[in-house]
Amino acid sequence: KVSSGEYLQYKLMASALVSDTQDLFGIPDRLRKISNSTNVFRRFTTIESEIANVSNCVMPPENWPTFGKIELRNYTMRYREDLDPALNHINLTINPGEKIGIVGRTGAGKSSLTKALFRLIHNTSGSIFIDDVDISTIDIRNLRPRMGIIPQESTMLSSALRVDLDPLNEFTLEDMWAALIKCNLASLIVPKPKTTKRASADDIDACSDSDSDSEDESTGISLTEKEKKTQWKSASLLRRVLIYALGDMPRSKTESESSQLSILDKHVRGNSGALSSGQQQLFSLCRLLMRKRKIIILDEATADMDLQTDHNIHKLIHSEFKECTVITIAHRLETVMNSDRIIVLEKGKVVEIGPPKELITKGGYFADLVKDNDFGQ
Ligand SMILES: Nc1ncnc2c1ncn2[C@@H]1O[C@H](COP(=O)(O)OP(=O)(O)OP(=O)(O)O)[C@@H](O)[C@H]1O
Repeated sequence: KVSSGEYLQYKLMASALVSDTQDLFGIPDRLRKISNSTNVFRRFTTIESEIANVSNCVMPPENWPTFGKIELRNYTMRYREDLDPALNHINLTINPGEKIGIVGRTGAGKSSLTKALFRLIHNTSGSIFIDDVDISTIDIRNLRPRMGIIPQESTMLSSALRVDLDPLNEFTLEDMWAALIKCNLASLIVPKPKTTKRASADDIDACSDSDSDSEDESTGISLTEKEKKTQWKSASLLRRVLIYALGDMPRSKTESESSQLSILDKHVRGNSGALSSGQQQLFSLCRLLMRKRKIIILDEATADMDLQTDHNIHKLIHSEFKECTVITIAHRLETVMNSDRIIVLEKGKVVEIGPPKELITKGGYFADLVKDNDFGQ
């Protein structure tokens, strides 16, 4: 016969035993995780520093690159001694301000070319000159920030949008908002108005395509009060964003700035709670618009966007970076058809180069790619 007190004691002991046993089963899993983390940590601490021989480096002029001319002189690189060259004796000159499309089938060497420009890989022989400076003579800390890139996989920091856009605190609020609006990202970051609907987020984005100060009916704005309508009409694009976000016009400059800041201080998430890769690439474009480098590289930058967004982004890039050298690596045919010249790579070699229409008419590698509509698929 067991008393209720004894029964309770047994029950507690039994559940403690079960829970301890369960913990015991979890130990191998936890050990595995610790071991993985230790390996990653060890790998990071033993990575060889890229910054070597800084004392022998040449300091490029402050505004370098000024023109954006790129020359590859007999450039060869391989990932490992026992592998074929990924870029093989490449001789190539890209002129200042040229819009270049790089195409080729999978494994042709397109991304390796980007890596070579940023010195993420080392040459086996030959050199790359940017505005007549041999890039192998420059400290990478002076080389990499001088060019702009939207890589295949964009990265968003897990922090406030402001930090993500401007980690070094170099830009004004106006710079950030102007870039966000140009990239049609306002609707993603501006919170929904708490009060009466005054304008849709799309209206704000639509403003970026036109002269904001003269626009009214075309944006479809439906203000409730006459006075507010007048305010809206005379407001700058930036203030319209705030009217939308706050449901009211900020009264003072300080109030306006703190409202703009508070929106940018939030962590941005898409509708599903996370940003799509296409949206992340739009944020990369924002960073690029703020920084304005003379050489821009788009490595499959619009691959995750629909065709219409891809088209709009390239229109924006062509107008915003008119004076810059823009190199676009793309699998998608339409993306590079407006380039000044196309460079076709095949097994690490330049096999064809010229304006897209000429290459199609001539027949050859590019024409074949167009015919296959393959572009590495
Ligand atoms: N990290 C690496 N280690 C070894 N070989 C590599 C590495 N990265 C690329 N390669 C090889 O170098 C060659 C060129 O690759 P690269 O990525 O430049 O081609 P790609 O034209 O960009 O291809 P894709 O269209 O698939 O992106 C390929 O043969 C590839 O297998």
